Amino acid sequence: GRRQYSFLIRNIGIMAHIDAGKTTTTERMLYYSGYTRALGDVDDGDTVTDFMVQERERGITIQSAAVTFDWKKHRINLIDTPGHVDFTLEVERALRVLDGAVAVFDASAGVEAQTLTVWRQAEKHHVPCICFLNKMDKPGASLHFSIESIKKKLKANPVLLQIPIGSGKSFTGLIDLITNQQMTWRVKSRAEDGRVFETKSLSQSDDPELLQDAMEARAALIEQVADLDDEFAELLLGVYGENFDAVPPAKLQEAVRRVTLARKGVPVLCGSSLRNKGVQPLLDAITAYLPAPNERHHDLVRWYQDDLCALAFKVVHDKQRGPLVFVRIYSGTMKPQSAVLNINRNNTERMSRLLLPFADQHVEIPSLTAGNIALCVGLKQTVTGDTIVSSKASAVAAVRRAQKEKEGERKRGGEQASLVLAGVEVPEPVFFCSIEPPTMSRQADLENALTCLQREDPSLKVRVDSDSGQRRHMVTVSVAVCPIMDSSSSSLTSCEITYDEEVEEQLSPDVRDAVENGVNSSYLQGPLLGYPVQGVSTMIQSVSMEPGTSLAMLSACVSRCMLKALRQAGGQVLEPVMSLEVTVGEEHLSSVLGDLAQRRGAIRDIQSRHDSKVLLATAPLAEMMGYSTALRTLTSGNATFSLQLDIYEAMNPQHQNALLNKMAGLA
Ligand SMILES: Nc1nc2c(ncn2[C@@H]2O[C@H](COP(=O)(O)OP(=O)(O)OP(=O)(O)O)[C@@H](O)[C@H]2O)c(=O)[nH]1
Repeated sequence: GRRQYSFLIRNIGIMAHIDAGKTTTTERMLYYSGYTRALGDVDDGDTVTDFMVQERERGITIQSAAVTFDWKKHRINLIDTPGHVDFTLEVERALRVLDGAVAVFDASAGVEAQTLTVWRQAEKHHVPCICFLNKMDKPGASLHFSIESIKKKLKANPVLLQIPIGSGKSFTGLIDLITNQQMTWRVKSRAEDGRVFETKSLSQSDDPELLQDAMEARAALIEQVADLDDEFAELLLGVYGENFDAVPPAKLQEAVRRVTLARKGVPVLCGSSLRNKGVQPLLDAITAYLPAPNERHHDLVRWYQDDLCALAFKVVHDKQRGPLVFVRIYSGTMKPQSAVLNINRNNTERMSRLLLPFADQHVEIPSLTAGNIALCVGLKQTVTGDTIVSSKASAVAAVRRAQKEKEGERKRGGEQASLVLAGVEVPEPVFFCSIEPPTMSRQADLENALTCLQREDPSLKVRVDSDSGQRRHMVTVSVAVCPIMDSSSSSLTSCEITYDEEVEEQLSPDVRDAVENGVNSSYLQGPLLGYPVQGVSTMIQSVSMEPGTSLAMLSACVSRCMLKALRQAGGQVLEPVMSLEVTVGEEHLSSVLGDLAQRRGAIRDIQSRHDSKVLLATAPLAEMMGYSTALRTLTSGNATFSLQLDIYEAMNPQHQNALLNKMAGLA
């Protein structure tokens, strides 16, 4: 392959509301870039998705975690951004990896609630965006309405770069306000693929009304950009003496780029992906306005310098090749047939092959540099969210550079952690269930499947309920369990192990480890309902074992003994209480509050942000089932929320009894 310079790479994501045309737009991009040969309709099922099914049958899994294609000397890596509110963790993960985003809207619907959530997340990560108003061919499409809704709902500053020619069915093309060119797609038959379109200077246009509209829109654009960018303002006043016609397209484009990267404004483009209009200019805009990897500032790049540092952002499973790990390289170079260090797991792994995820085939490559997205074969331990570097020595060197840099500001703290690409936080599990294979012969398959799933999604935690065998071993232990009374919050969420002084001295370190393993595994399964235990202190009073008893057996016995002790001690069911943040317009606030009261919610604070209210509350998880649907109904889709574990609290006796009866099948 040819060498890819970082400044020619664009790592982007497409965010869109369901049905806005994300699939169709992606399809057209791949087609015009030359990576797919057939142009299909989503509705006919004749698309790349279809092609993926074929690939899967051949045993190659292409999931759309990322797809690579080239456009006018640039390499574009399209990273899948799930649009649905319920996958916000996935969205966060994707947003860390991309450098810019395209928001696709249905021009007849404007900004819809779902896009709002993703947009706010993009804002949080300072990801520069452009907007594509799709479906301009629809009778209800409205440029004006869409622009207003970008202002109102996204609180963004739309910078209109094109105006549509014609509307509804007679939408035929666009005027590029930067270059003053008119692009027309002449579509005679439905088979016309839009690859060829006519470009001519607007001055040759024979439509005076269009000419007038374009002149006004361009003047508005120039004024707007001058307001947002000082460098351009000076140029306009000084060099061009406010003669708008004299401003060269290149200068205007550079200014729009600066405005976009600084997130002071959002370029807006129009088109109709389904009717094959406007997608090539959208690709041009992606390369022109969205940042290259080296224009985004990641601390790690500085600390690792030319050493490898990469983030595994998705793991998929391939029947033949095993786990395939999608990585984004932040610094250094990645090579196949090489050993890498996974910082999170602290182990060294060997990568066998390195691939580029092109749409039609995965292309093997000899090395890949910073800014790129790659697919690694052979990494067996790496999990979504892990950081990969070349060696322990390079990690240590990076820590040293980071420390040096931070010395002035803060003395110590968290250096090791800071070298792990932060941000893909894995939430604590709050749902539990048990699964077992239909027959013992399927045990291995089940275990394998669970291992694969965990690697793809680290928020899934699996533990084995070990029912140790029936061999004859002799272990005698006595333990005492009691609640931790000190109610400082950290002790409430954890358990402790203590030893009788004499016993501690007698026991060798590996015996102590084995005993503690046994106690800890019993903590994972409480006496009332089998859920993890909190706030328990265990004192080991005596341990004796017959010669020949293995340490694993010792652990198993301690664990059983603990189970008995915990049963005798009784206990209380704790329920997860979530902290909740709801962003909602003032007009819906009271109905949201009313609903929360019915869910045993406790309001902590109500804040104002722009013209909406941000409600901070806590509520038991049990009451939050189906909340996203309920909230959507209450507010006609005009609210967003996030939920995360706050604390575990004891249930009141009445609720606990009801729960225990229910779990026992009595209610
Ligand atoms: N009129 C019109 N319809 C379009 C256009 N682009 C897409 N559509 C239609 O809108 C529907 C949704 O398009 P998709 O591309 O599947 O949209 P999506 O955003 O990927 O949808 P999800 O996969 O459900 O999230 C399909 O029926 C498309 O044919 C367009 O430019 N004009």
